[in-house]
Amino acid sequence: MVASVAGNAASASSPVVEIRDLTRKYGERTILERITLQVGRGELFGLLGPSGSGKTTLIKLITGIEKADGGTVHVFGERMPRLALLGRFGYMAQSDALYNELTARENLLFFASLYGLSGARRQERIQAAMRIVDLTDHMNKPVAAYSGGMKRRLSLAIALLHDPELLVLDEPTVGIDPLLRQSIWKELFALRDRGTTIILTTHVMDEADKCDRIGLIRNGRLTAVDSPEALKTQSGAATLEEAFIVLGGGDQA
Ligand SMILES: Nc1ncnc2c1ncn2[C@@H]1O[C@H](COP(=O)(O)OP(=O)(O)OP(=O)(O)O)[C@@H](O)[C@H]1O
Repeated sequence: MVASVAGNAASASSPVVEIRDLTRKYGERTILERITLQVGRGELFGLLGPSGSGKTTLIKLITGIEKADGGTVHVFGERMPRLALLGRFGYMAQSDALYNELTARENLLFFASLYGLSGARRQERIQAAMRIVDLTDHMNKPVAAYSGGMKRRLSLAIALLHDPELLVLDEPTVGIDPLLRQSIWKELFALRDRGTTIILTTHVMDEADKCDRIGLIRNGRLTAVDSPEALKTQSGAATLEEAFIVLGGGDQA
């Protein structure tokens, strides 16, 4: 009750995601160390870091899938984890959480029911999400017959299904061909321009370059947070890749 009052009280200018001093350990190992970060409404924010740097762990803490060992995450002004917020964000995990024996349509219908979508609105959202990922022609195929890239696209469609205010995408374009990748980015920009907040992880420099701001993460620490241009200027680098190395983003990405 208290949390929901706090949520209602959050003003339009409050950050959508507010992370303070967030620490996560696995056993003795510190995986994320005192991460502090705010992401505002309508921002397209990228997390860039080498494999194993802690991107997925941070994403899981933002969504409330995992619990922190220290610090806090607030989403829409409410302390995570908070089940009631699930309908307000879309999450695409790194590994596809799909029912292989069901068709794409059946998968979408299942997730639509979780989000409380029904009737004409449900039909409209299923069509719209599948159009974005260019899978309309494969709606009635069992997911088991999908390629890896098609599964990624279907996972993205599911994350978009309820037109959420916050999209959290873990490597959304891995295994997706360049042409479709481009059209997905176009859609992400359009969503961002309509006020959707997007947080995504990527290994790909030219994708990171498209974000409004990027957080460089290495060994569980956020080493720099700024716009791609500012990061280049700050580090005296011509490319984001160089900036990434200069600013401690890592030379192993
Ligand atoms: N459940 C777990 N138990 C123990 N260690 C874990 C667990 N999950 C992740 N780790 C470790 O935490 C570190 C960060 O992992 P994480 O998946 O967050 O990295 P990442 O930056 O997303 O990597 P990638 O880009 O390869 O997906 C890694 O060293 C990983 O081995």
